[in-house]
Amino acid sequence: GGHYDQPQTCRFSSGDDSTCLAGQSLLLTPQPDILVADYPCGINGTDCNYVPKHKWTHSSPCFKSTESDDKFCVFTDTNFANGRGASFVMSGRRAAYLATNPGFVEPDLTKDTNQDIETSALYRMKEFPGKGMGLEAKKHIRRGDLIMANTVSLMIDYRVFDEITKEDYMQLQVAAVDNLPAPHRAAVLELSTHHATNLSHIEKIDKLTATNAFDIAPDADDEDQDHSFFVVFPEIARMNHDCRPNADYYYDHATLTQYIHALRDIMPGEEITLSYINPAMTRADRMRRLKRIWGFDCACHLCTQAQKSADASDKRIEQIKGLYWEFRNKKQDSRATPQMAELLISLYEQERLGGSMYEGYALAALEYNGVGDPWTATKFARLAIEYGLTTVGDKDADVKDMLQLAEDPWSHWSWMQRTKTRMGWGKKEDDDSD
Ligand SMILES: C[S@@+](CC[C@H](N)C(=O)[O-])C[C@H]1O[C@@H](n2cnc3c(N)ncnc32)[C@H](O)[C@@H]1O
Repeated sequence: GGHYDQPQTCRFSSGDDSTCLAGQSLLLTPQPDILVADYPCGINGTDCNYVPKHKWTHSSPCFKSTESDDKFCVFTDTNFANGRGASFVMSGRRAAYLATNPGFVEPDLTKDTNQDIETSALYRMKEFPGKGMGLEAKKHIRRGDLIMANTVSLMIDYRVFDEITKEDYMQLQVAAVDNLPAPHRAAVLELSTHHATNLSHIEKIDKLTATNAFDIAPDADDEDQDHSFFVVFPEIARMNHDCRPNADYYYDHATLTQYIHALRDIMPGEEITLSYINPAMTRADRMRRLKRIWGFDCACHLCTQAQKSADASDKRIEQIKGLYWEFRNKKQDSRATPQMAELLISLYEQERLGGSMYEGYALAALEYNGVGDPWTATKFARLAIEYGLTTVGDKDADVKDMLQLAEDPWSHWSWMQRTKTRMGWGKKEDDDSD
């Protein structure tokens, strides 16, 4: 989730395509080949005197939002990521803003991404009974190893689904796919439509985006965007779901890249899996959600284990949920202690929630530091960093916070914070809660 509480001088209210400087309007008349979208100044604090333009190789007709003056169109750049290409369905100023990201401007940043599945030394694609295609490890992959990195193929602003008609956005989705360079377009069109057959081209593209897209939350620093993005990465989309997956993903906004790392050692012959949902839910909740959104009955090991084991797992999940808020509570009445954080870590381990370990370690680091135990705090901060690098990435605010704690616990914001708050020492602002 993002924080949008920074002071702003020239805020774009959502749905306002005007800029903080008068006279810079968007050129959104569709043109057969090249479309140049102005990049309005002020968006996320950018320099109002610098207005780069981006040349898109394809555009589309635009559809006006029912809720604002924004127009939504397709912007394709076939040169993006060294010729792989990408299509964006969003307003012109959002597309132009994204085109200033390092991933666009510095092609070197994405030169090692987008490995072909066919030539990968790490995995192969094969059929898994009851699940369609999936990826199987070819060799021993160690915990923390990078498995795959994909730049966005198709990126749709969620506003599009709310603010233009279904008929119109389906048309934009089709143009977005059709505009991609041929090999990339073929990879998208081969994706799973989850058992649906005899679909028209338009229906097929709608079904395959629904089956394969990830929800990507906006960048926490992005003041202009409060909707998520709906994004397809065709190679990553081949990984099937497991409630206790062996791999995890995070998205890097700067390079428009989704990274997949191993959560634990993966043996040759094992399927490489991701969790499509928050895995820290009870069995019934997980199964209901997977059925509702993806339409399959989860038959993973955790969902099919004996009732006694399933009940024990659900009880641990309930306890995890109960403990979690004690740590988030920075007020005097929080019952959080370092021992409670140790329990949370143990519950994550018992549940094999590899993707949550970094969070458990980070909370333990803060609780130990909060009561003045710098060495145990540093131990957990180092663990949080190691696990965080593979599950949330080095740019994550919590990972950066843990680096600071590990370097100097005494000058970290959390030093003696719990004790002070509990005892009513120090300034009143200690009462700040999230
Ligand atoms: C993102 S795709 C995964 C790759 C897909 N199996 C393929 O053939 O390309 C999601 C679809 O895969 C299938 N799937 C993924 N995980 C599954 C699981 N654990 N059990 C059954 N089907 C699954 C479902 O059809 C789901 O809609």
